[in-house]
Amino acid sequence: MSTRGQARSALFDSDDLLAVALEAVVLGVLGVFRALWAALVMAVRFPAAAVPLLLVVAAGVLLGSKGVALVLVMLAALLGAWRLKAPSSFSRHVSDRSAFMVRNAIYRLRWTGVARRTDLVAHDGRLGRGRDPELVALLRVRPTTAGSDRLLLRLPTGLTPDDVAGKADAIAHAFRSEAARIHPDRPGRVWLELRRADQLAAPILPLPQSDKLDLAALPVGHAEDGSTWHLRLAGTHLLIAGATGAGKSSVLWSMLRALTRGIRQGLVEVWAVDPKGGMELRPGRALFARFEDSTPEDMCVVLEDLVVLKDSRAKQLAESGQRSHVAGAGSPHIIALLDELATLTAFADRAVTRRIDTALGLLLTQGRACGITVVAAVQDPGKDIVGWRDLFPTRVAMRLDNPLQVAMVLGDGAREMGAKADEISELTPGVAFVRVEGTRQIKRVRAAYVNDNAIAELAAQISVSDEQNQREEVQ
Ligand SMILES: Nc1ncnc2c1ncn2[C@@H]1O[C@H](COP(=O)(O)OP(=O)(O)OP(=O)(O)O)[C@@H](O)[C@H]1O
Repeated sequence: MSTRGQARSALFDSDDLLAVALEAVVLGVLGVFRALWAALVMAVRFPAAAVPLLLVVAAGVLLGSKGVALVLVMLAALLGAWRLKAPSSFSRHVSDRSAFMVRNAIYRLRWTGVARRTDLVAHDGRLGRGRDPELVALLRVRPTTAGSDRLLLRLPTGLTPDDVAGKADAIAHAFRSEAARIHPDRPGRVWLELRRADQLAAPILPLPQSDKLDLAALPVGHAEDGSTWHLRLAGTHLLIAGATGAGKSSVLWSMLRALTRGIRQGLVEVWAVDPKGGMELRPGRALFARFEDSTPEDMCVVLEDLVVLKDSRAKQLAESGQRSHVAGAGSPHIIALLDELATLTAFADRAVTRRIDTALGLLLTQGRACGITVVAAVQDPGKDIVGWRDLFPTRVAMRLDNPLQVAMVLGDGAREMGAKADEISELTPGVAFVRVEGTRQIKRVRAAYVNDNAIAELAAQISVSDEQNQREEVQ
């Protein structure tokens, strides 16, 4: 209870009747001022709602109950006509706003109780009167275009955003929302986002292809807030982790789709290794400068050839005094695409496994500056790839089997920030959690679904050059 609350109850507990009456008057006047202030704030924030209300009040004062009825009928007719004529603008300006006003009022009315019950309280270590615990305060409520509401909370001294994150689930249930996640604000405050509807529930169609290749931001899907999900491939390695059926291939194919124009222009080459016998990647064979899906030894050779290329690029860079490779025709950026990384070594003999380990280790530790990006998909981020996992700076967590795996992919604390990849539904393949670049913030995204026909179209966009065919024959 706050100090103010304690003072109030101290007065009511008092035996002095005069003091109680005085307190009641003061509280009454305060209540009236607060109500007026709230009405003023509402009128400023929602003028569209305040005007009709003012009209009704004015009609009541000037014309009495008949005037009120007349204004109400006119308003109803106006709203009905608006709804029929322009349903989308009606829902944006009227239904959405009034629904938000109701939710806003509910958050504000219930917040103190919810904060108390979820123990969002900083306790004062000292004992005695006036040393009451202080609650996390609700400062502001904002609707988002993504079907969620954001609550700005003020943290009392002693609490951190992690304390709110720890209670996010309980708060989500209390407000009957689907999920809750926190987003950092300035020190002492935190945003709590309550999801009311899942904007990523429906599959996403393949995104339009752009002529401009930006390896720092390849469009591969949508984020929960309606923005485009961009993947970075330049200067990093990418790990995509997800249980079977999580939709890893949709991330890979969306990425390939975004790369296709660059491949055609000779700015990018994809060297693909498919340890699952070509089941996944073979339909896109035409997109790949190198493709291997046969024996572990043959796949190992692809990686070793890439190490040779890396070494020669590193030498060129050193000689020219450059720090990192710049992609261009004749020296493309290379994507080493490895579907199901763990399977790569699972059936190889020891000598080949060692060679794969060495080649992959060299590519992951030295490839970035040489314009080589390793993109790998794994089903289990814990097993078999432990030694390599931390060498992937960029990671995508799709549906995973348990919370431990979430921490392995996105790091400690990510799940508490809302990245509940172990709770992604099997009914929404392609949904994932990623970190917002350079921050602790987590984003929920969904990859676009590139179906077999769209993959065939991509492959058709690339005519396999004679040179590539020759290269294949030599191999
Ligand atoms: N982004 C998506 N949107 C809608 N449906 C998808 C999406 N991605 C995948 N699917 C559906 O889910 C199924 C399984 O997806 P996918 O094969 O990509 O999973 P995976 O993670 O690659 O699994 P595995 O590791 O077993 O190969 C696909 O056949 C497809 O029907």
